[in-house]
Amino acid sequence: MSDAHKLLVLAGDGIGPEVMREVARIVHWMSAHRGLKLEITEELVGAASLAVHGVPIRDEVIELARQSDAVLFGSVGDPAWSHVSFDKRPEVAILKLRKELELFANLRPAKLFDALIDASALKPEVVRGLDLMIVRETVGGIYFGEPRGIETLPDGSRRGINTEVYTTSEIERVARVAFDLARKRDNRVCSVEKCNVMESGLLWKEVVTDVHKREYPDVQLSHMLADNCAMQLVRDPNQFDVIVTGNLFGDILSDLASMLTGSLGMLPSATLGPVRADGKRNALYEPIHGSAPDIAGKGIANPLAQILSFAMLLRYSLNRSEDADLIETAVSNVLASGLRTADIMSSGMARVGTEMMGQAVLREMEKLA
Ligand SMILES: NC(=O)c1ccc[n+]([C@@H]2O[C@H](COP(=O)([O-])OP(=O)(O)OC[C@H]3O[C@@H](n4cnc5c(N)ncnc54)[C@H](O)[C@@H]3O)[C@@H](O)[C@H]2O)c1
Ligand SMILES: CC(C)[C@H](C(=O)O)[C@@H](O)C(=O)O
Ligand SMILES: [Mg+2]
Repeated sequence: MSDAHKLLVLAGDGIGPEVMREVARIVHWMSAHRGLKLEITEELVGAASLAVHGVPIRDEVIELARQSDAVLFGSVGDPAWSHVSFDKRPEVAILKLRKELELFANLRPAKLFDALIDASALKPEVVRGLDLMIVRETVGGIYFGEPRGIETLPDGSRRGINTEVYTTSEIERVARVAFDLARKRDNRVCSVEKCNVMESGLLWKEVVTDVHKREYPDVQLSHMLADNCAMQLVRDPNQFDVIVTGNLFGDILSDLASMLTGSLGMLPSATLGPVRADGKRNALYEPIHGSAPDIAGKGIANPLAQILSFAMLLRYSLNRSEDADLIETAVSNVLASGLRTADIMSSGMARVGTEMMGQAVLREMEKLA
């Protein structure tokens, strides 16, 4: 039997394949020089799959994902498909993967590399040392609640409906992930909802409070309304350690948090499922950004979020912390050397494209190893 880890690579659309190419370079080198044994399968998802197979993701690909040790995902989305019904859109690929594999806890670390302090949207004195973790619930909430749809009313006008639904167990399990993470960090969790206007938010707050009281009294817990949280992230982001929140708020707050680290192109993520009978978890790793149609094909996308997502994969799914550290240190050193893609460019730095940034990270890994 092969002792190789099964990795499913789904590059997707737009800049997805461009930034994934830079990870492939690193994988190739690690296989040759670090004893990394991977059995890699590549498949089409998103608009790329729609064009060939007529669906955003095939059932066989979901099955492959289920049987893999980890999934490395790029991004999906293409304006060419924006006119079609929701079930036919490229984005269904990622939503279906999360739902079918029960990938409920999306870890989005917003960590500022020292060298990028001038690229942050915030002043250096406000953002220095930033290291926060957003834990976003990803299989419930308004993304999946019923009823949903667009109805035509008797007078011919229409109404669009989405429903925010959270159950006790859905909230409990994601809260536990956040509290467990906090224990390994600065031991603080801030739970974010809108309990002032939403019953699902009220239940969220009550359940997180109960889990805390019963199982994690040693962790410091606070609560915050989502609108205030957006403001506080800009005013004083270092007040946060772990933020736990629902699907929609987590999506929005993490894009906001990415700009504190310099760019959307810097934020990786890991999405974890429940612990399986064999002690492992289904897991998918992806940058938080999308297919970026405005820059796709230009060779200027920042590959670091995708590369750092692979580092998370090594750490969480393959138990290879040293290799993850190697990638993260290499990224840090490359940024310290002054290389910048356009999205993190600041004066006096050297502008490079996707490929040169990827190559620079690999060269640095070779030096460090
Ligand atoms: N998980 C995913 O696959 C995912 C995530 C977000 C958006 N999307 C999809 O992507 C498509 C485009 O959405 P959008 O434009 O709102 O969001 P986006 O994240 O694709 O891009 C937002 C902005 O950030 C820039 N950007 C994003 N990633 C970058 C990178 N690595 N380097 C440099 N700049 C980068 C883009 O050029 C754009 O100006 C939509 O179809 C959307 O649904 C997919
Ligand atoms: C593409 C879309 C469905 C997705 C989401 O909203 O979850 C994206 O914005 C993300 O952040 O992963
Ligand atoms: Mg998003």
